[in-house]
Amino acid sequence: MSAPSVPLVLNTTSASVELARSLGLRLVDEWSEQPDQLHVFFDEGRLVIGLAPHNRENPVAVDFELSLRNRHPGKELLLKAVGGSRNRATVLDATAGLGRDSFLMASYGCTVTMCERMPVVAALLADGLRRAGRSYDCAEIASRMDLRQENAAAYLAGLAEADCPDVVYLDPMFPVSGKSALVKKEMRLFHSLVGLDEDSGVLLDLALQRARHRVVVKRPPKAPYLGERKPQLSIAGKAVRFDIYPLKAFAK
Ligand SMILES: C[S@@+](CC[C@H](N)C(=O)[O-])C[C@H]1O[C@@H](n2cnc3c(N)ncnc32)[C@H](O)[C@@H]1O
Repeated sequence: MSAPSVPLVLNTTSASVELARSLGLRLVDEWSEQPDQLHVFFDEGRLVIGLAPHNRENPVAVDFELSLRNRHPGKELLLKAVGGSRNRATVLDATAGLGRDSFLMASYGCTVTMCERMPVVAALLADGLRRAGRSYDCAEIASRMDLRQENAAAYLAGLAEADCPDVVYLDPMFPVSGKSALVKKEMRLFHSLVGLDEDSGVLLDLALQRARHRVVVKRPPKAPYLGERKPQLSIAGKAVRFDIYPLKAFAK
């Protein structure tokens, strides 16, 4: 596996300079000639990341309005995994990424704290949240989502007992072959940006100590258990499996 690549900030608006400074990335005025080079830039009011245009691949942004349209209410396995539709759990999404799963959980009524340790990914997520906060359809859901740009292990370790979440949710990087073109593109992007989350077994151990009710781990259907820890329950669909480590039942 090659080392994660460092994106460049493409100078498209006056905000690009501050973005490059805050992310500690190089600001450039032109697309790089390198075929695999990622660029972060503002495009029509959104922060996006992607390859140069000759690759003919649309850049990726966090788009919660699209996530809302693509929901399948009542059918999502994630809802069952985090505790069912009557559950208004507090969730720590310890591997927030582009926030799709967080948004889904918040749309069920969960209050979600999101930890994302990669500054570029956290910036994309913050930008998506900002736009969701101004969207008629998404604002109420986004109001239940709180982003922290930090390592979830440090966040969990520092929590006071009374502030521990009901559920800790983990979706660490894993070498998968997603079926849809979008999933493939996003997974490729994550692989080149983030690499593999090799420390996620340790994060699971900590999550099991700090969650009040359960820990849920998202895996590809045939993947080994995270940290070789066998869950008490798994719910599997065609593309994904949720391993559930129940600790204490939710109140009825
Ligand atoms: C596969 S992605 C998660 C995708 C996410 N579930 C979604 O719906 O968009 C994994 C993300 O978790 C982040 N991550 C992994 N370990 C972390 C940790 N200990 N603390 C914070 N973020 C972490 C990685 O940087 C990466 O962005």
